[in-house]
Amino acid sequence: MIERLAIDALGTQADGIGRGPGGLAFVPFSLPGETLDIERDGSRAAIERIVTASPERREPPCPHFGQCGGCELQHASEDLYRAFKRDVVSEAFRREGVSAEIGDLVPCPPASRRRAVFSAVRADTRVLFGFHEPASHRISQIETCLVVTPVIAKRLPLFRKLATLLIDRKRELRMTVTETLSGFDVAVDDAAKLTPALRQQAVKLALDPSIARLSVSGETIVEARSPQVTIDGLPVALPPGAFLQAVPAAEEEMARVALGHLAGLKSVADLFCGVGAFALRMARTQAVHAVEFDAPALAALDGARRGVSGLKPVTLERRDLIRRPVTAKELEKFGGVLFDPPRAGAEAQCVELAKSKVQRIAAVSCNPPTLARDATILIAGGYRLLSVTPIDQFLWSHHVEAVALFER
Ligand SMILES: C[S@@+](CC[C@H](N)C(=O)[O-])C[C@H]1O[C@@H](n2cnc3c(N)ncnc32)[C@H](O)[C@@H]1O
Repeated sequence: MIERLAIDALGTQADGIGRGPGGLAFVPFSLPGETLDIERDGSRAAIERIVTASPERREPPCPHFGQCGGCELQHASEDLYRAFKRDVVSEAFRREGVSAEIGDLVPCPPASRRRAVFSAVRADTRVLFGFHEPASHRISQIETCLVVTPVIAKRLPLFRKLATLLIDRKRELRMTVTETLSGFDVAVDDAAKLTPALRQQAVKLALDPSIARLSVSGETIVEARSPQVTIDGLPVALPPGAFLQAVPAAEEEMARVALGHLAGLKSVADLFCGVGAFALRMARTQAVHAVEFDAPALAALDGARRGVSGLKPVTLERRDLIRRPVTAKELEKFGGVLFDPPRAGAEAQCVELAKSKVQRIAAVSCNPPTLARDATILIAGGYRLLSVTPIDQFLWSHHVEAVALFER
């Protein structure tokens, strides 16, 4: 049944929210101020017709927009888009009762994402390769993508071919593609069992000159060249499966804000350090203790810092920071701490930081609600929250990075 609805606001997942005769409705691809005819499925609804469009509505640049769930906000003006992302961050802090000064969004240019995770499924005789449809298990086939780097976009047919070869009968395949200086690092998960014949065909495809490495279910199948990235000009050999910030410009901006806050401190810790996006930069001027659970990532960081002279001392520690956070006592050695945890945040670590004497903390996060929760722990321990900078790394999606600066 068609229902008429006015959209009042954008929710944190980028859906328009309105209340119609059928109750509250969440409507993807709608904007505040619009009047719509919708068809609902419970509280979720699809636009049947836009009765009155918002003046902030614009033509989405990608032909797949609306079908492909990778992007949620191409139809909003630049001003509305930036305000939305900033609001996602401020709303997270508001919900935790933390008053925070939220800066303007640092924007993300199109065609800049060097890492993307594609999905593929069998659909009858075809294989669909692309991203999930909005809030769905179905995959929307894509021919182009305006978010990834042009080099990745150009080679979509090659990635589709690989996915079509390696796909399992029943499972959805995932393919992480990273553009590195030495070629693509392609990691396939949930693939079909690699029979000798399948392996041979995969090797043949992976010998394409654009591919540096192909790994399937964690096993390296072909490594023509070691995938290399640079961090602040230092070469880093990327291990298969290691975390890497998706957009180099966003990584630089996060580092600029976080390192600026910790500047002048002689000794700092980088917790959840990965391959060293922040540790290697800090080591130019400060002694760094870098802590991470993933051993190959730590080894990559170790290799990178050994390759250069003139860095300050870097010590490495493999540690599960969720189960065994660095204690307040251990933190006595550091004037400053940077932490950049997975989406779940750094709750246990913040409990220790709250008891510590660490002077300055820079918290980097891809998940504002857990960042805001962690902030409450630090504030209860006597820290002042000085600023929060939202940084766009996930263009046209509802996801946003933020860097929060604390001091005691
Ligand atoms: C958001 S990434 C940040 C990595 C790095 N700071 C960067 O910018 O590239 C989070 C990192 O936390 C690591 N990690 C996940 N769980 C962990 C745990 N329990 N203990 C320590 N590190 C963990 C991951 O391996 C990953 O490298």
